[in-house]
Amino acid sequence: MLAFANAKINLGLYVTEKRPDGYHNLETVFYPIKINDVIEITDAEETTCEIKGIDIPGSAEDNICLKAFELLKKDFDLPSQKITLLKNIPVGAGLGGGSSDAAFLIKLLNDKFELELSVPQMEDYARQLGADCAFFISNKPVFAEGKGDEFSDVEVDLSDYRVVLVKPPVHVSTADAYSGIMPHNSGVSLKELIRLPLKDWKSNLNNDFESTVFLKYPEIAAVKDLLYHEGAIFAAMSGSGSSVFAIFENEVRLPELEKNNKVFYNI
Ligand SMILES: C[C@@](CO)(OP(=O)(O)O)[C@H](O)COP(=O)(O)OP(=O)(O)OC[C@H]1O[C@@H](n2ccc(N)nc2=O)[C@H](O)[C@@H]1O
Ligand SMILES: Nc1ncnc2c1ncn2[C@@H]1O[C@H](COP(=O)(O)OP(=O)(O)O)[C@@H](O)[C@H]1O
Repeated sequence: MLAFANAKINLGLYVTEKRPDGYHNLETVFYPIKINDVIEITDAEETTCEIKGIDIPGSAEDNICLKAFELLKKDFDLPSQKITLLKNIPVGAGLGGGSSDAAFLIKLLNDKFELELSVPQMEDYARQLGADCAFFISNKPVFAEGKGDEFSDVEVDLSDYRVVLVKPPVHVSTADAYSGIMPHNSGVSLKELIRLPLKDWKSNLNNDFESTVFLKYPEIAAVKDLLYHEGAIFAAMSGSGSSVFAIFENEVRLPELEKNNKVFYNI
């Protein structure tokens, strides 16, 4: 059985508070995009994870797919599975690829073994694997707060625009990005700001990780500048970086950026 685990971008990201558990409260809008990993599960003698495509740092035994399988196996009598992961989503890019793999594996196991888990039950399993993992269960645009796993509805639709994603050759660790940040509360919620017309996002929406990540990696800031120079209506880093997305009115080609970065068109 197969699943196509897609990536996400963050439309605005405010880190508002450090929590007693070491995590941070945030406000963001998660938006699914069309860059996919492919996950296949087949019955096998023992449970293994084979990875093809892009390299993932660390060994296959540490892969979040195996963690998701073991988590469900604690509660259900699951037979051993061979998990094959074709990795296309850039890693350490702020695209939530690992979290998506885990969430889609939970959904795949739920379907294959008729576990009859509800969406909230699957979200409960997912949030044990990563803060942004639960979003990928429903996988629709949402406003998220708390650790990034409390959701409410939001109306955002970019389907009439061309969205481009640029992945510089830099890997940013999420934990490092959070450790460099100074939480603050601006007073206006992103839930309000996201309702502004798209042309006003540039001067009103922010990703709080940009200031510290751009200081360390000026090449990521340069990508954002170039995207605005090319006519983007809005451009921002996704999550804790390193990828940068841009929203354009019309189709674009960006050969200058293709020289040093991976560029995905019409995501
Ligand atoms: C920054 C965001 C924004 O969407 O995305 P990415 O850039 O990773 O895609 C997320 O908050 C990333 O969530 P996720 O990648 O699931 O985080 P986890 O694996 O749970 O945690 C990794 C580390 O990040 C920090 N962390 C994560 C989430 C959060 N709300 N507060 C935190 O302080 C913690 O130090 C934690 O040890
Ligand atoms: N299936 C997986 N896909 C990607 N990364 C994984 C996976 N399993 C474990 N990891 C680990 O999680 C880290 C963060 O991965 P990822 O979710 O792609 O990044 P980001 O936090 O930028 O969204 C990787 O550096 C890797 O060590």
